[in-house]
Amino acid sequence: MTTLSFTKGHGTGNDFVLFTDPEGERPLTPEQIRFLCDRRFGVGADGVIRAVRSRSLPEGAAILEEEPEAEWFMDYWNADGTPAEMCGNGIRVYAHYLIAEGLVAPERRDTLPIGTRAGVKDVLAGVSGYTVDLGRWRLSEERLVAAHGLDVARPGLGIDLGNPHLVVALAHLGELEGLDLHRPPAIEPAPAQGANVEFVVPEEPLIRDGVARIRMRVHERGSGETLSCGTGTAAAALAFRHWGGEGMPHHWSVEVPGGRLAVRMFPTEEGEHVSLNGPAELVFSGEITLP
Ligand SMILES: N[C@@H](CCC[C@H](N)C(=O)O)C(=O)O
Repeated sequence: MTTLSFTKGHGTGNDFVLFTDPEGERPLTPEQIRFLCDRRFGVGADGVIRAVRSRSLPEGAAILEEEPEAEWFMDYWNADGTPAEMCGNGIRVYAHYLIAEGLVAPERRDTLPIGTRAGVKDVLAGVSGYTVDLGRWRLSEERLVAAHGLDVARPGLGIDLGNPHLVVALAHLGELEGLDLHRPPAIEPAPAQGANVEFVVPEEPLIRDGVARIRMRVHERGSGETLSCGTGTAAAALAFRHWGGEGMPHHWSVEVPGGRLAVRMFPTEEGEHVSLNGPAELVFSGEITLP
């Protein structure tokens, strides 16, 4: 029987089981991940994050060869046992965990580079939570999205942030609240890698004090409906700015069922980046026997 020491954390209600495996000796099986995330039989979470040193990654997974400055890699798994490239809430909680566990040298705590399957991301600790530079983004194909609670399928704009998103604008708040996201939305044509689907409505008025405000619910690939999705809020803001055209702000505030996240678009030498700011909480620690 294997016992695992873990910490439970969340960012705006998007919750994770975190554990440390510096030398990469304890990869979990999909069955163990599903057990940990089970809210009745396990700990309960939307995903699992294994803290592993980048240099311990197996060959082939060593995405960090070109950018060896990231000491730690975020090995992120969805609740159904599938891996994901990135997690915007998870990476803030992960940075908080590494600092709280004393796994990061004090001089590296202000800007912490973290390896992910979508490349190295910089996380900044600040007075108003953590900010992660999600890097570059790109538009991908439009698809039709049908969900329970919508009378007809709607067009969804594909946004790639390392992980795949489809953003669907709804007509009003009633439509957003009436969605049944217990079942996954149907996507046409079905994307090969699946997608996180964000449903969004503007607040009234959309722009206040130079900040655009929207409300969002999400059905996450591999986890179902969650209270928040960090990369999803960035995708939603990018899609809304795309639809709004010239004159849209670069500062966005996205309300999700678990709280509020701030998204900012800014120019860099390699093209536009998008960043995400929000809280990161560690709730409790424990030990559990794995199947
Ligand atoms: N909740 C996350 C995204 C987690 C991964 C996602 N379900 C996927 O499969 O891409 C976030 O905060 O970004």
